[in-house]
Amino acid sequence: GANVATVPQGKTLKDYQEVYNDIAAKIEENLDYDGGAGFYGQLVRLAWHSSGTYDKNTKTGGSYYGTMIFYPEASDGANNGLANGRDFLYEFAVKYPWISRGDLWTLGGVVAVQESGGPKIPWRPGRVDSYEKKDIPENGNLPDASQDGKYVRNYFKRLGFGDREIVALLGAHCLGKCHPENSGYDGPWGPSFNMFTNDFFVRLLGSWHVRQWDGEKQYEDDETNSFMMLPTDIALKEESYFLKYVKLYAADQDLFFADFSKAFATLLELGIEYPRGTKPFLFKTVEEQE
Ligand code: HEM
Ligand SMILES: Nc1cccc2nccn12
Repeated sequence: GANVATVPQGKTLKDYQEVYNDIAAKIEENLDYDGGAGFYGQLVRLAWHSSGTYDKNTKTGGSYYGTMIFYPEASDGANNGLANGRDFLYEFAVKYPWISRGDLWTLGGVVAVQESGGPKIPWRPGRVDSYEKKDIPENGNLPDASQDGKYVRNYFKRLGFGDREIVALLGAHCLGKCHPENSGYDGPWGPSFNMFTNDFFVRLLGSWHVRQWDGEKQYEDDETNSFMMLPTDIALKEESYFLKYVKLYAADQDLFFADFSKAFATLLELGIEYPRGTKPFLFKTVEEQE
């Protein structure tokens, strides 16, 4: 049957806020990780890759079963490096044995966005761990960075997202960096990679050229030759149906935040059915609780 959200007995917002606060504290203790990027980008990517395997046509994949620890998903090249995010969160799976992997991994993404200055992300618990082969999505369901705008549009159609949501979601590339050992692409992308802002869109509208190097085809900025964009990033300004939203978000960070919040919340819940009237949690940031 459908993947129905099943909340652990008696757990409420208070319990999940405690997990949120533990994850936030550990992020704070590791700000110098990955050359100063911290864990923000890593945790957002873990939440996204846990969810982005969803296929609306076959109703498979998505974050519900927490299957990324299993073969073949764990060895999908697109997930290279994400064991760092899973290992970072593992101590909380032990400390809070009632939380599922899918809930923990998606919650980690919510903490990373909110604690790096991004918008509040409404979040609902109830994902259930699976140990069955039938619940593990096949590899190849995550996107290829070497492609063009038509590919990007078609890819996200499988997840049920339109042009505006696609551009909003890609704004998460304001966090973190590329790692040649993971993807063959080489960061850093911009002056800051541990703050959630609309800077990705502002920089994207600048001028870029193909980098001359022996690695994957990627772009570097004309001004300093020291920052990067992926082909699929540049694709957002090559297609008019994307470019109009890149300009919208570059000009209005609040609008980007509002649209990202909705699209990211939807992404994390792809394939999951919630009992009618299940209200999302809105977590307080650490700052709001001081
Ligand atoms: C066309 C779709 C996308 C493509 C092709 C793509 C590709 C990539 C690649 C190649 C990396 C570098 C990985 C590494 O070398 O470690 C990366 C990093 C990242 N991606 Fe995407 N991505 C896409 C969409 C998204 C979405 C929808 C989100 C979240 C909403 C996202 C969030 C991130 C983050 C936060 C990082 C930094 C990870 C880190 O610092 O370890 N990406 N992406
Ligand atoms: N941070 C980051 C990760 C992956 C791709 C990308 N493009 C621009 C920035 N960026």
